Amino acid sequence: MSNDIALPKAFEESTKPLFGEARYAQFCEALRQAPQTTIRLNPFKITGCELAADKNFAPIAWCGEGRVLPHRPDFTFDPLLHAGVYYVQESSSMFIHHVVRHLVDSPVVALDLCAAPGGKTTTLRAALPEGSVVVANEPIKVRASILSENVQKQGHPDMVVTNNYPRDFRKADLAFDFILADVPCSGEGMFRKDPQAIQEWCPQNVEKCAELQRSIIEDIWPSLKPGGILVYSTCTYNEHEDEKNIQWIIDQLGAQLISIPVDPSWHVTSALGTGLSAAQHGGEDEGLLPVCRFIPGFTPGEGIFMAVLRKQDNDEAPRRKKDRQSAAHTQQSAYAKVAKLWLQENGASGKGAWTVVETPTIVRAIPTRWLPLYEKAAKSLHVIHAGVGLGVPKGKQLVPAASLALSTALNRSAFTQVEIGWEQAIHYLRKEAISLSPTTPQGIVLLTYRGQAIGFCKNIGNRANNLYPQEWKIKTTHLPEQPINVL
Ligand SMILES: C[S@@+](CC[C@H](N)C(=O)[O-])C[C@H]1O[C@@H](n2cnc3c(N)ncnc32)[C@H](O)[C@@H]1O
Repeated sequence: MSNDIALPKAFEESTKPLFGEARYAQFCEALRQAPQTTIRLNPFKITGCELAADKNFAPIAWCGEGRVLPHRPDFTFDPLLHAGVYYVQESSSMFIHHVVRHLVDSPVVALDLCAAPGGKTTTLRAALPEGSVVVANEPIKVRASILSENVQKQGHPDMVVTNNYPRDFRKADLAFDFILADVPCSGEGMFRKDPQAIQEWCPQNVEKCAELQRSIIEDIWPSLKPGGILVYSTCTYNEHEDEKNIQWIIDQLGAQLISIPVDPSWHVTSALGTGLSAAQHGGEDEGLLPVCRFIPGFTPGEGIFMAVLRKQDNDEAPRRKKDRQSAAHTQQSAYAKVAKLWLQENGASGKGAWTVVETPTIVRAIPTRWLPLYEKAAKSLHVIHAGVGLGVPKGKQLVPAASLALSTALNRSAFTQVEIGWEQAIHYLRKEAISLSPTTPQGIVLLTYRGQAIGFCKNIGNRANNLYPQEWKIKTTHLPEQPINVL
């Protein structure tokens, strides 16, 4: 397949000199090719990986869980996507996996600042050592809900999702060892996949984005611990948003640039233009790149830029109050017994205990060792998900939530389990009524598809009430003739 893409004249005038004639020509040629279709398997739902191994998909060099598909299926109709067994993600963004594996070898408190829809959040979560916690944040409300959905589907309990602007973190008493800032940008790297990005591109927007990016980094910098790591990334090519902003972070915030080792066979491009001072280069011949650029025509995915910065050890530490557990939250809720029953004692987070926290809309189980962090976040930020969403209180009962069904910490044996077929799974994911065999016990039932939990329903005999979240339901009414099973 070949796409004819007309690029804005001003883009060509600025990018051709930056790339050089030959690289620019190769890049334009690649934009005429169809984009790759790639997925990343969820290692916390291991069956998916086993299933994929059977299909012999080509791997992605910089991310062990990445796979290239031979064509683009209609993912919406694969129940395993909704079960969080894999995530559809373009391959360049999976590079964060390589960066994290190279930089982080012991548990960290991490923040993904601009996280929706959650591709890099879930990659980050999977790449970090167990014992780490990730706060995933997104300021735009509707996008934050999608992020929360994707985080819950991945199923790892050591997660907090917030809906805030970076400046809000200044008043939150939180300090991070690792921050990923995948900042909003002019989107030049998305030109092949998203024609709208071409329509919206203009030099004025590039300037506006570069300015916004600097203010985002300036706002979040105090929340990074001395010696902590900031990964800065964009999906754009121009120097203003890339090298020049990196130089600005070095000059204005005193950050130190950390080179990334890259296998030459990956064809990752290093710094371009003159935005980054010569002093920041070095080691490039040995495959240590000061910044990494993925450019179509050289690497198979879409365009991204990534650089790693370290906050100096003697830089000012974020002011932190001593961790204190507030009486309001640490009092175990009446639902603590339910949590004990519904959750595995060890969960995916390894070490035992859960603390049950009630909010007006949901009862949550928080891994107890992250309770101080959760409480601080809940005090000054808008937390929209944390740990495991156990259920919604209804009278004296707790109606189990989808978050629990999809969590790796779920104790499946606490529920009646019913395996359903593809068509019934699609009906369920559309939030339509389903009926189960007459021998199914009444009450809450965990539905599984190919062994993976997809959600709860309440069997009342002649029908089963669908408990799938309204906001997650598949909206289309079309049904493919054949089941879609990507793995
Ligand atoms: C490049 S996208 C993030 C993609 C995401 N990291 C992923 O891999 O799925 C940038 C995100 O920043 C968010 N954003 C917009 N304005 C922002 C701001 N002022 N501060 C922080 N994030 C912002 C956008 O809504 C968008 O979700």
